[in-house]
Amino acid sequence: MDIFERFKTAARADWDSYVDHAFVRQMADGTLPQPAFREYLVQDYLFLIQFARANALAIYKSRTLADMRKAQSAVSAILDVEMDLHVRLCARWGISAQELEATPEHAATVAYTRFVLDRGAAGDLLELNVALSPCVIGYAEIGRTLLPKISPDHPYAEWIGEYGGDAYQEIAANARAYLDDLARRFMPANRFDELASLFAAASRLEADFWQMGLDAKD
Ligand SMILES: Cc1ncc(CO)c(N)n1
Repeated sequence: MDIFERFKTAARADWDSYVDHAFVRQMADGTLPQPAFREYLVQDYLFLIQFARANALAIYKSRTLADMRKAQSAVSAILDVEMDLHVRLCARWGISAQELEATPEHAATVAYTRFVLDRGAAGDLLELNVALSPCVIGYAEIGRTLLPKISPDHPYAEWIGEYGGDAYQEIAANARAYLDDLARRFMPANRFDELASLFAAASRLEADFWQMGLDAKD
């Protein structure tokens, strides 16, 4: 069992509240109200900006060039790939770049991203990567679960195709293998419980992020 599987097992209820959230279920069956998805898309743009900062912090936290390059490729995956896909997806949902930039962060966006940045700032490279791991690996798990269940004309096919597709699956598989490598290097057995509760907290904040979308009114 790799370290990610061990964290997931230790944090099972919190993990499930995230990957099996009502937002995800409604997205899967196509019943998710469009305002919920729209709110999510706008906030996820703001999330990705902070997520890029957190990965940049991992460069700073690194002590070897190999670790710096790992973090650099995560920053590049966000800035050069995921962000462009995201802005294009927003455009197709009628959300302009101006609107993305003018919208303030929701409290759930602030809570999640600043939590990761704070734990990362106070902790070491492993702690930061544990805090980040539910994001990348969780979205890949959701995408992989949903992709086989949908047809091309599904209202959320594009989002599901992006996260369930091979390119993102490979990014997540690499992040998962890297987390295992970091745990082998930096995690004595007595650190497991503390890191598992960090993993659980990050998973709950991901669930709150979905809930923010569901709670959108307009
Ligand atoms: C909230 C959130 N978590 C994870 C990802 C995956 O990068 C994302 N785009 N947004």
